[in-house]
Amino acid sequence: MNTIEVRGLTKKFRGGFELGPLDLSVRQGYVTGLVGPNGAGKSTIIKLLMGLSIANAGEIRLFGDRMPGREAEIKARIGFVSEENRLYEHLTIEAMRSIYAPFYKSWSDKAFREYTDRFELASRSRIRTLSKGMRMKLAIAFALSGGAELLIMDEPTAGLDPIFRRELLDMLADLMQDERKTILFSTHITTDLDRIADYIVFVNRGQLVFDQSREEIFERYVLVKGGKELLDRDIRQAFVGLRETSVGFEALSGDRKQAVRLFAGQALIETPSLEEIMYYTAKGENKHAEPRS
Ligand SMILES: Nc1ncnc2c1ncn2[C@@H]1O[C@H](COP(=O)(O)OP(=O)(O)OP(=O)(O)O)[C@@H](O)[C@H]1O
Repeated sequence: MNTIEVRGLTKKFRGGFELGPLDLSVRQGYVTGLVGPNGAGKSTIIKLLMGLSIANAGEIRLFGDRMPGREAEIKARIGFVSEENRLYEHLTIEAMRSIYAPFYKSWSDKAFREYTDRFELASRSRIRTLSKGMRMKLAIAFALSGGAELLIMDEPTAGLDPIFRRELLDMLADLMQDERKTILFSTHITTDLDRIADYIVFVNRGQLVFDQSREEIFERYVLVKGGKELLDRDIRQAFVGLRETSVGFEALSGDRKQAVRLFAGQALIETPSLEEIMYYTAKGENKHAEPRS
């Protein structure tokens, strides 16, 4: 079953950016990473899902219900983390908790205390005195204490030091083990995805590149490294992205079988990292550029 189902989602901004039309699904009980370069449209998608922005066209269903529509019921089942989380600057963490808690049917003060202790957030601290990373930790503590079935997080690891970033990802992995939540989180840090994502939704320039499981992605893509004599126009065209030097090339192919057929025994065929997949896809438009000398 899909916790989030998006069909034909379209958003146009005055500045010229267009998202979609886009279809994507977030499977119940799994972690889905939403990834893409700066300005790809990740935050826009999350805002549309949360009803913070209104689409020009398309349909969004959360837990099978339309959004917007049954917004209050839907949001009570979601823990939301974003840099734009509303925190009242003059309040203390404790005062903020008393405002926040009643919105969630399954709110747990005990869980909130445990998270804030773990994150070293003092309940008497005023929000305005918190650093960027501490604010993110607080937003995460609120989201995790509400007993939400679905966590939607826009760049939850942004502004966090590497140690806490890793701890957070481990915590989310534990949450999946124990309670089978559904998590959608955006990032442009691909190592975050390597750690916990089961499915990856990759967007580039407002368009969906893929929405697939990690296994499917690594079955499909290969990195080919070889000498320039192997390249001709058709072969160049067949690559997702290509980088040429004066002596050789490195290229991403989205068709493992074809790459093996063309290059086995003549070039190195390797499994790319997610970062390489993102890099070559985002650079795809430049793939026919003049070789660098
Ligand atoms: N309210 C708005 N009005 C006009 N353009 C907007 C608005 N919000 C976003 N955009 C544009 O939409 C595009 C996508 O922005 P978005 O914030 O969704 O990207 P992102 O993938 O989250 O990027 P980043 O990784 O840099 O946070 C950008 O070109 C941005 O300038």
